[in-house]
Amino acid sequence: MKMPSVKYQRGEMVMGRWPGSSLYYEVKVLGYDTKSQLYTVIYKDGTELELKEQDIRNIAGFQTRSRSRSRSRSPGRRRSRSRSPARTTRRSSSRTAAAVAAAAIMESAPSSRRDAKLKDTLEVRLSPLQQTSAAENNSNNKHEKKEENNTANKVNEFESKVEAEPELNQGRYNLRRRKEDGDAKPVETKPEQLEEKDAKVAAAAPANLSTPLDFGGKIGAYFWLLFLPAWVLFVVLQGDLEDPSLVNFPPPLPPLEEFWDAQALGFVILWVLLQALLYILPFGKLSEGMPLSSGERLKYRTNGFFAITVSALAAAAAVYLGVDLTYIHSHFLQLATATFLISVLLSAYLYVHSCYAEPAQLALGGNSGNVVYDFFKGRELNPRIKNFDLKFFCEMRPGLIGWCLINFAMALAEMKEQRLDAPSYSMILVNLFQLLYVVDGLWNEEAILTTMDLMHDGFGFMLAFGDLVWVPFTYTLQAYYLVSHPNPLSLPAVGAIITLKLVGFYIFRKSNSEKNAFRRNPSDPKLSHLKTIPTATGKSLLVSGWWGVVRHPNYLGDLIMALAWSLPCGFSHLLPWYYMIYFIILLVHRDSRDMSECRRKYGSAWDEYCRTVRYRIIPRVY
Ligand SMILES: NC(=O)C1=CN([C@@H]2O[C@H](COP(=O)(O)OP(=O)(O)OC[C@H]3O[C@@H](n4cnc5c(N)ncnc54)[C@H](OP(=O)(O)O)[C@@H]3O)[C@@H](O)[C@H]2O)C=CC1
Ligand SMILES: CC(C)=CCC[C@@H](C)[C@H]1CC=C2C3=C(CC[C@@]21C)[C@@]1(C)CC[C@H](O)C(C)(C)[C@@H]1CC3
Repeated sequence: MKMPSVKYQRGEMVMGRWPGSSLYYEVKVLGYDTKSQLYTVIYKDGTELELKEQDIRNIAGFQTRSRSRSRSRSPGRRRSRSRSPARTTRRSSSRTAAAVAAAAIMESAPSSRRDAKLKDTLEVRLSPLQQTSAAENNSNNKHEKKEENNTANKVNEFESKVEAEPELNQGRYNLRRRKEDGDAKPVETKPEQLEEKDAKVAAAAPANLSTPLDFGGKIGAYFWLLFLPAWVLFVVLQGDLEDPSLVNFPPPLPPLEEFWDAQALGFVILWVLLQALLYILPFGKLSEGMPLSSGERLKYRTNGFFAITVSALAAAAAVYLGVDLTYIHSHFLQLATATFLISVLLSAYLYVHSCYAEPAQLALGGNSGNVVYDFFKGRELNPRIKNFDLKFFCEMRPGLIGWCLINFAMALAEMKEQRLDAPSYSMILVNLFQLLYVVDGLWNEEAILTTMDLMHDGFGFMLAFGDLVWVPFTYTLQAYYLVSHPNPLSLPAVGAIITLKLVGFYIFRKSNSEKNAFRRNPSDPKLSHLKTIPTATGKSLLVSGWWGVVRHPNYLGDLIMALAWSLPCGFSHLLPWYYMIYFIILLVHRDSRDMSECRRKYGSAWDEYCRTVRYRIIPRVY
């Protein structure tokens, strides 16, 4: 059926301007409302918007004009040919949104302004290694000022100029539910293809430019390098004291030889090798990571559940054969020291490895040029030895599964020390809760591929130490504490704590799965009831469901669970509450890091999301 006499017809492919920006994307016309005089169009990720006629262009004329003009005129463009590392990718992709956006500007702006704008855009998209000039940085936007090293800001800077013209944003689009009918599905492009294309477009900033320095910058890096290991030492030594406390003066250091035990180092190496072997065995799924800036998607062997099952059987067999696992409790300090050594060696290797990496393989942070900061933060995004992904392996295997092994050993040590036939209720709760957390993480291992660590952070000392030392030797503190500090629990208390844990777990799992499913397949029919906000990168943001309650519902669930892990230890000491305190600090900081990153990526769409979902982690509180 033909629509009333209007310029664009239903089913026609046209170029639609992205709200609040000058970017044009290919869209399909779904209909025209004579009353509002708006066209309903659908983008390739399934997002439907209503656009005015003036925001729609004919696809054919658009292509011709953009090619001829943007090629011949811009000095920025000429420069970009020789310099930009991103250039190869862009040439190989048929038509990027950058070129499209450039053409749009050419059409709408008067010639002098037009040239300047085009230059901006092309430099952003095609020649990102260009230094940001003082004038360009002279923006009113606080956030942009902060990120002065990051050329991606120029995108924001440019777009914020557009946003400053109110009529560009007003009444331009409506948020609507994505329908389950055929029309609402992406036209032509599979979701993965769309994400790949989007990743190329979104990769406006090259990997070898730094975001603002995090963690207190260069001085902060020195501090954390010393503080983190010292803190592990402090809590490990505290756990053994009769009256441990987080506010105790540090106990005197044991003699140096007490730190070292060759056998302990041998056990740690064996453990890491066992996990590496289980990781490379060809069992389990090969999952694809999120698209990299090159558009490539790395493959990961997600057989973590298999790995923990085999490890559990191995531990059970060892106990059956008479191996005394309480060795782990009695040699906690020596095991921690050995693991620390391994993490330092690994970090040094990672730093050297990153020096041979292609610029495109480097993470956005961690490339400040300061050796200490970069060593700490991590330079390379996905360091690999052939197909062996070091970051993924370290984050999900030796430390995480080691955490459960240590907890189990602590339960055995408690029985031995307290002369019990079975572990106490408190110990059972702590063991089961944390086991559930780890098993769930490994069962849903694929979901880690859409988290910040895997997608954005480089792999350096912070994560190597965090994964290998921090997780197994500080996350086990509750169990370690309970070995020598029994805390009897009544059955109602047990029931209440279990309920709390289940509530936290439900929120955590549901929200993580919701986001993961949405990122992997934005047009998943199971999520079609959710509202989304489109962004200029082509990715959308969930704005209902769990992600409409607070901006980090997964952190909320995680925090509730952390509370349930500490409660079994009672209130007589602060030490077992350490995890809760640390976790609040970690997640608040992570949340603010993520907010800045998302604001940089999504610009006005992110601000819109923040206006719609007002609280960060705890509804009505924070
Ligand atoms: N036990 C522990 O020690 C720790 C546990 N965790 C847990 O790990 C899990 C992962 O955490 P983390 O990686 O920090 O963060 P998230 O899994 O929350 O990932 C943040 C990313 O999600 C995307 N996103 C944000 N808002 C939306 C939205 N509304 N709609 C769609 N996508 C959105 C953005 O990435 P993009 O848009 O680019 O896809 C953002 O950068 C959490 O459950 C956390 O609690 C984390 C740290 C430590
Ligand atoms: C202070 C310091 C050295 C911090 C480093 C932070 C790391 C310890 C954490 C960063 C993100 C993590 C995640 C998990 C463990 C802790 C680290 C590595 C995680 C694997 C735990 C299990 C969960 O189910 C998870 C998979 C969601 C989670 C992912 C993030």
